[in-house]
Amino acid sequence: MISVKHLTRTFDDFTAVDDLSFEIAPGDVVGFLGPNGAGKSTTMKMLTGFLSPSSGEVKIDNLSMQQNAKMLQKKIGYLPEGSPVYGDMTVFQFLHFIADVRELKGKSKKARIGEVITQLELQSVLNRTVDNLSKGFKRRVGLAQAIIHDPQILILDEPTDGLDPNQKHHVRELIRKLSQDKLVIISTHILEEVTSVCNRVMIIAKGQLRFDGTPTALQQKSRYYHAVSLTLSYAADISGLAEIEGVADMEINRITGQVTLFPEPDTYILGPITNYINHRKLPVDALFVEQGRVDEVFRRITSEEAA
Ligand SMILES: Nc1ncnc2c1ncn2[C@@H]1O[C@H](COP(=O)(O)OP(=O)(O)OP(=O)(O)O)[C@@H](O)[C@H]1O
Repeated sequence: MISVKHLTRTFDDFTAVDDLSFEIAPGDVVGFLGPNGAGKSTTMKMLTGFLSPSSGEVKIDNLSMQQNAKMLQKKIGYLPEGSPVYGDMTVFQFLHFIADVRELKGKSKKARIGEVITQLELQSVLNRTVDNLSKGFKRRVGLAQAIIHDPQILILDEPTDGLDPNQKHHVRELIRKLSQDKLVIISTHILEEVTSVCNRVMIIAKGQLRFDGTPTALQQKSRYYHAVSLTLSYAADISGLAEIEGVADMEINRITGQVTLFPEPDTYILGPITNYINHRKLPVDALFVEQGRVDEVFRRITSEEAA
């Protein structure tokens, strides 16, 4: 269990992290979102004990990070932003080195190194120096070092940054698997990552917590939540769609021609719309209920001034 109270970090007179308070329990897979410079990495560095707060505190399992950093860091796997250090080592040497730092010995050391090599598909680059790897492989080596000691808590700063779509998919699958028995926090810019891997979303902007809830609750904040979008196979009079009971507004995308109908609050408009379309024999060739667009909510939440 991670408990954060009034966590604040300033650099000179600039406040990078501003009075954050939250708790994260085992089973939580948290997507930590925010625009560039929002304070995500600074928060993660404080959660992992690599940066001290200016004020406030981080506790893990009821122990203060500041007083117990060495002991608590054993429970944490941390993937910092950027590339692994010690870039002149080969991948194999680097994994051995990290296993030693994590005090793995003998058979279990050999087994864990073998497991992370398989999990992150590093077989083909074991004898290459870390500095000479592609960005995607560097990220995978970073992930391997984060999980090698099988920690209870995983804190991953943009784990899929620089990976191609197949690797992204693979790493998300891995995170999903790891999250079954770990507490996981990942920072990301990729909104689909949050809906595909996380069961909790925290959005920060200007160092402040702006949203904390489930991905579904985030989608529900979208004006597109439960809107109905449709396309027509040829032009027809659609002015009556906006008059259907329960429809609050209609929008037409000038580029795609897609028509979107927005419901009144707490109204489900699919039934009346399909009835209308059938009755008028409108040439509709696609129709679906929107689940909410998280990019729109993200933009709104992060551009609002703090309350
Ligand atoms: N050591 C430092 N000295 C001065 N300013 C810093 C330092 N570290 C971070 N900052 C500033 O604090 C703010 C938050 O930075 P941080 O790296 O935490 O943001 P982030 O949300 O991780 O951004 P990104 O998505 O771009 O990685 C930024 O304005 C950054 O310039």
